[in-house]
Amino acid sequence: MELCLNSDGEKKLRYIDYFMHRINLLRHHKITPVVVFDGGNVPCKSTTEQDRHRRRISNREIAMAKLKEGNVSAATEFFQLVNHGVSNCLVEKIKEGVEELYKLPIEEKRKKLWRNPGEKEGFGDSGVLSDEQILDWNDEFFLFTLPVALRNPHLFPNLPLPLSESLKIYSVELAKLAMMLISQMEKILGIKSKEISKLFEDGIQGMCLHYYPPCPQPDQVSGLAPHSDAAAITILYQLNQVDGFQVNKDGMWIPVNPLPNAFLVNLGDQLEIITNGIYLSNIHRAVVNSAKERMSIVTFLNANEDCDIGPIQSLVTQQNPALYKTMTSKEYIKLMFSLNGEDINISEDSWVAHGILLCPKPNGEPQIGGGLVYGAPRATALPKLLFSHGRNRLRCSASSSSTDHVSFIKDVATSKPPQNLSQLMKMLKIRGDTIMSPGAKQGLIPIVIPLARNNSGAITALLRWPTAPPGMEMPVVEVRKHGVWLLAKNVDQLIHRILVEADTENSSENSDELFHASGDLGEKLYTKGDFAKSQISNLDVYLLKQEHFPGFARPFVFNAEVLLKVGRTSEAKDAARGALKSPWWTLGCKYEEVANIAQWDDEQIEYFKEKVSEEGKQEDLKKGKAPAQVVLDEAAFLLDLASVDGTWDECVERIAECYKEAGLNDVATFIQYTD
Ligand SMILES: O=C(O)CCC(=O)C(=O)O
Ligand SMILES: [Fe+2]
Repeated sequence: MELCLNSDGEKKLRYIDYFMHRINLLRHHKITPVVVFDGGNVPCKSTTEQDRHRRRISNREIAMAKLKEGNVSAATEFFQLVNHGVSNCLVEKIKEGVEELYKLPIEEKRKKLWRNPGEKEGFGDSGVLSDEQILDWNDEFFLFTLPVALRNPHLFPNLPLPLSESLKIYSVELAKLAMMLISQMEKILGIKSKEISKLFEDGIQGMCLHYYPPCPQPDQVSGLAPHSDAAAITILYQLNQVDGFQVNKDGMWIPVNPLPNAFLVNLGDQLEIITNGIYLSNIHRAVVNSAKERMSIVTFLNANEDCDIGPIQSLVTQQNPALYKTMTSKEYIKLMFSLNGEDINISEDSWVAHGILLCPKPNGEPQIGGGLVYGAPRATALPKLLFSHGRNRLRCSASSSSTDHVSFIKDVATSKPPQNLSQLMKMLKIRGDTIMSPGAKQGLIPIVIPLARNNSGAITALLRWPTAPPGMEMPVVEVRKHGVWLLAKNVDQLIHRILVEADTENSSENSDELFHASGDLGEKLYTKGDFAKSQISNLDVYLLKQEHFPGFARPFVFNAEVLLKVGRTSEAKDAARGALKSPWWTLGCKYEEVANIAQWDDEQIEYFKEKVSEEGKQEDLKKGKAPAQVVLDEAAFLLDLASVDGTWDECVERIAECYKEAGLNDVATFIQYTD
């Protein structure tokens, strides 16, 4: 019926004609029809139905194939859902209601609908934390909608009437839809029906109404900072069909523009835990634009209050042990709400009291995975606390701020974050680089922490030297296929370099911005015009007054190349052999190029391969080498060997094991980690 009322033109007549045809047919046969408007699907021709059926089966097969490939999340992290069964009319009413809500005079909003400090529901914004914070350009209204008992008696009745009524229906419809999605997932996963869905009977549902006003400088703000939702399933409706939602895929932001009447479905952290990582929660964000306001309504479906949240039994096997801890739903909620984990005492287990929040809120409220509670800017990753011991599944978002990197460096790379990292990140952004997720290490040498990617694809990263002596600063490198290229000994040195470069490239429009972004530190490091005054003509020579980082082979290779050019072959050979004593991934070029100068064929490679073989290691042990040293050497040899072809991913597991065997569990976890 709603289709008839809502659709215009041809469509409307077609449905009414169809309906009347049936009635007339019955009447013709002297049957008086009783018309029941049951909201069911409109029957269609059998060929259409067969066609749909075929499509469904084929989609299912594709999904199953993806599942087998272990690629479920790639296929299903988010999707747009049409034919969802929620009536257009209802969605339209919600849209009008939300518009009305946001148009209420501010006094009225404040009086009746404001979020008090410490509360989660009502109108609020994300607040300003620091000068450096990229602001969320977003007003939001959060409320609990189901179970009915959770509805706030002081808030719900204060909503404009049509909206509160529509929300009641909408919340039930969306709960049904979410349950339907979960049942489908159960089928795809091949597990018993209800094994997951029973957790969501009487599930906690919250909704967040977002309003993103147009912003004169959209690139200076974020609509909603990158995050994953803490809920299990989030159903998003982009109310006024304005683009802005983006999902992070392999470090890139992909816009998911609204389709008419389509719901966008995000998978959240709870589902990731419950499916033991088969489905991964996705990282997404909202961006704004200068021309149009944007509105969205987000419905978060969470498990009910009385269940346990952890990997379900049938998805835990000997081959696939539990990746996440199990906790009660209440504990999960508490964890999500707790500021930084320090005040939680969820179990006797050795909880780590950090790593939950990546950016605390000013009023002391949490920002973790929004779905569960409210729509404020969410932190980004599943808290470390949720992972089983020793597993390496912490995920991190590709946030555009440096906060993620700081947390990642502390928690995953177990290192000291460089003091001026945020300035450097800002400067990289000003240069036009795209900030990357710190965990986007796939395909890269596994000991780097990516920071940003430039237009030509080059990645700037921090190097987490596995056996770094305490207090050693992390060098900044450019990541290449065969290894890394040293950019600077530390973050400050790179900031210095960028400033000098900006100063010399007079044309650089960003020069002032870069100096500004470097702040006080920049002033300390470099004064505009110094390079010109120094009368050193070559920038590299000027910069390289500072010595190289020890352990990098590049200067020796450079030396060897120069010697070769001037015909001093034998000295070149020695210099190249010297270079090959350093890690091969620091050569700055392909191994073969240096091996050629060193007049070595494959003998070095063979020698290293022998070293990492069982016999080779036994021999070393017999010679009295300490067992820990044997495995550390093995890890180093494996990195060298992988650098020859750039096949990093193949050796990651074994290298991590070596570090574990040497007692460096933290290094192992970091090595294995990828988003
Ligand atoms: O408004 C949007 O498009 C995104 C909202 C969102 O991700 C959230 O509330 O968790
Ligand atoms: Fe979200």
